[in-house]
Amino acid sequence: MSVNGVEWTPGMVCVFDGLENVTGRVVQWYEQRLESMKAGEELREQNHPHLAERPHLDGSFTTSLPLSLNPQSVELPGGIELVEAEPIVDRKSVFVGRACRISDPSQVIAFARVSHLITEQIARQVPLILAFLMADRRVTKAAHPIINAWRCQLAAPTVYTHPPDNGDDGESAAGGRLAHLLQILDVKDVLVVVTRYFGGTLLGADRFKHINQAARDALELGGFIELGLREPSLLFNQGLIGGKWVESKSGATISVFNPATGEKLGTVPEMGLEETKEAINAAGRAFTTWSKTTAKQRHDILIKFYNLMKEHDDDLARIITHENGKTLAEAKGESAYSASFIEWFAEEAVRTYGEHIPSPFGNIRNIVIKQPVGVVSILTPWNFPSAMIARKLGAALAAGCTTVIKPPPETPFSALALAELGRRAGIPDGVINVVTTQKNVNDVAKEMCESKTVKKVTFTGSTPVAKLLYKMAASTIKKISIEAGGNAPFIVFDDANIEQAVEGAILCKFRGTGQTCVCANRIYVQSNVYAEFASRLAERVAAFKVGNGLEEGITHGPLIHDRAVEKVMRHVNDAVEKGAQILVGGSRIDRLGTFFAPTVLSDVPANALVNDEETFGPIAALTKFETEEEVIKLANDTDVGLAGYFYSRDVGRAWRVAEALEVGMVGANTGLISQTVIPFGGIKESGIGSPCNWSTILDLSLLGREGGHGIEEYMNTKLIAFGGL
Ligand SMILES: NC(=O)c1ccc[n+]([C@@H]2O[C@H](COP(=O)([O-])OP(=O)(O)OC[C@H]3O[C@@H](n4cnc5c(N)ncnc54)[C@H](O)[C@@H]3O)[C@@H](O)[C@H]2O)c1
Ligand SMILES: O=CCCC(=O)O
Repeated sequence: MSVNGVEWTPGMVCVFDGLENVTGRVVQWYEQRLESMKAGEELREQNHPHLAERPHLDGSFTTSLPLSLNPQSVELPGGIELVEAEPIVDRKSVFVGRACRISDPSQVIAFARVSHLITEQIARQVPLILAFLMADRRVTKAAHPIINAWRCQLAAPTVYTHPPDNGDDGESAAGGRLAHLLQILDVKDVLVVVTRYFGGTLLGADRFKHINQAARDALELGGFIELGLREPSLLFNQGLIGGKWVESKSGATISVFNPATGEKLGTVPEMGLEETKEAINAAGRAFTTWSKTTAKQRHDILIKFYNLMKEHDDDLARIITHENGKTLAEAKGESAYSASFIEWFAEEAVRTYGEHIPSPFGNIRNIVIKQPVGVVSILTPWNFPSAMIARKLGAALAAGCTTVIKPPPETPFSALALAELGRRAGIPDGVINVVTTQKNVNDVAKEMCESKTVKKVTFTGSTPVAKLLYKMAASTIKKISIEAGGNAPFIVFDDANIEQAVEGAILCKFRGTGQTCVCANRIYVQSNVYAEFASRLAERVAAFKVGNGLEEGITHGPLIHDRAVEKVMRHVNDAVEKGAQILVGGSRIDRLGTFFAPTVLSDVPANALVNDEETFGPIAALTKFETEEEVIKLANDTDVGLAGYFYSRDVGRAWRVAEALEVGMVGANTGLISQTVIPFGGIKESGIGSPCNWSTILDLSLLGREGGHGIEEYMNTKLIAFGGL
């Protein structure tokens, strides 16, 4: 039987949900009713104050919404077809929907595999549509209640309504009517999840809050496993160009996996040169207006952005854990860190002071002003899927620049969620663009570095890639900031507090399962305290609980992928071949996912690979030393210089060592140096200059320095010599 374009036959799976077309119908229906009732009171209600704020969607509500589910963007197995469904309207309710028809019941399992992609898309659209509908009093009056329903196959017919009862019988009445309708139509073997979001006269923001919880409950009840987000609408599987969520031109996609389970989380578009050019052009166009906003306007929008990040911090953290693997506690830490950059730079926006320089000529006044550099290309790594973007994005936006972000293919969802929150905060179309790519990375990165529209490139990642981008950016003498790899020495002198040193080593070495750029890579321990330090460290590391970061009690998550596990294994094998002992761990953990056992190696010779290359994994490699002079030489014997740490209670030694270490950042008696407020960055091949988050308060003499993510790095300095006085 066909009703409103949907085949309501048993054995078919329907995913029902509020979508386009309904608006016009509902409004028309209501206007007819209004006319017939000639009710002045209802007209007055249009101006009710709680409806004043319109949601993000603009445009006339009578136009059809550009929110249709695009079948091309979901890889559907054969025998599964997405169906356009007209809304079903009865006298009191509107059942709006999108259906997925499965011709062969055996395909239900295949459907289950892709259903989360479909439902993610749907779930993302629901709040927007409902917000859109809610913003117009006539719609909300007319659609009492509007129902959002997911329908899928189950053994027995069930109707579930959410919220179950709020003292207003709207939802149960609606659920009852839908159940009745299905009964009349002889539809069996279905689960209908009915979620009712508004109705009656009790409309307001409090009612709207239920939408996301309802969508989540419905998805879970329908057996659709998604990331357990409160607001699934933060998940995007498209890139963002000029304010539009878009697929790749080729239709190709990149699969994104959870490193803890190997489970495919979803896909994002495999974009290429053409999309990159479009994104750069969009950013170029947006620059003409964004750069003209006042610092205060940008401050206010960034504060909204920050507040949204705080509001959604649980969801942002869950996305990080799913795609990166770090524990939920660490992911929450990263999410807070990430938001703090947006807050910091909001506050910096209004402090981009200029200067007056007295002229030797009586008829000239020298004024120095700051102006945003232009379009900024942002390329980031997977180890901090959110914070490494926010550190750059916050500064760029605050300065008045527009951006093209290329997130890593391993962790694109955090980047896309950030971009969405930026949009919701009111950042205009084209100011943030996100180009996702993997195979086409060479073409995309080349364009991002060489395009004449781009005026600055900012990169965080490995040193070899940094060198490639540096060369490319040189072709147009762009401003560049580089945050590259490290090989941090961690030195324990015999006058150290050993307990604190062990604690510092745990924090520093094993943060993110050893996958941070400032992780200790080489641990040098003075011979007198070597045995004590090694045994205490080994005892602590043996107690780690390794596993899926979403689970309670897990202290350390997986490595990002197999290549990372192989590199760690290679470093362990090499050290052991050269005479090192394994005190703890030393091998891959035999389970699903890319896990390596946290490892402590002792007696690692100076010429071991682990002392030479950044391991980026959970190996604490201990090497014994005798004198301060010897260990400084060992510590500095590397081409990179990001962070260095030492533990000593001798004040004179502390100064000597801090000054002697060839690094951009020193931790003296601490293993944790990362903070929003510091000048984060390295020297030698770890980066260019010293990034200065606090650079606006620096003397102008520092402005010529390269590198870093302080707001000055995103601004040009211009002299205006006023003459003819
Ligand atoms: N100094 C810092 O602040 C800092 C912070 C975080 C990470 N890192 C470094 O990042 C590295 C780990 O991250 P990663 O593995 O994602 O680094 P990576 O260099 O492989 O990737 C970084 C970014 O560059 C892109 N990329 C990869 N190959 C490219 C190519 N040929 N051309 C252009 N772009 C390319 C990636 O897609 C990603 O977006 C480590 O070396 C770590 O020390 C440094
Ligand atoms: O991965 C390195 C950078 C993370 C941090 O800011 O501590």
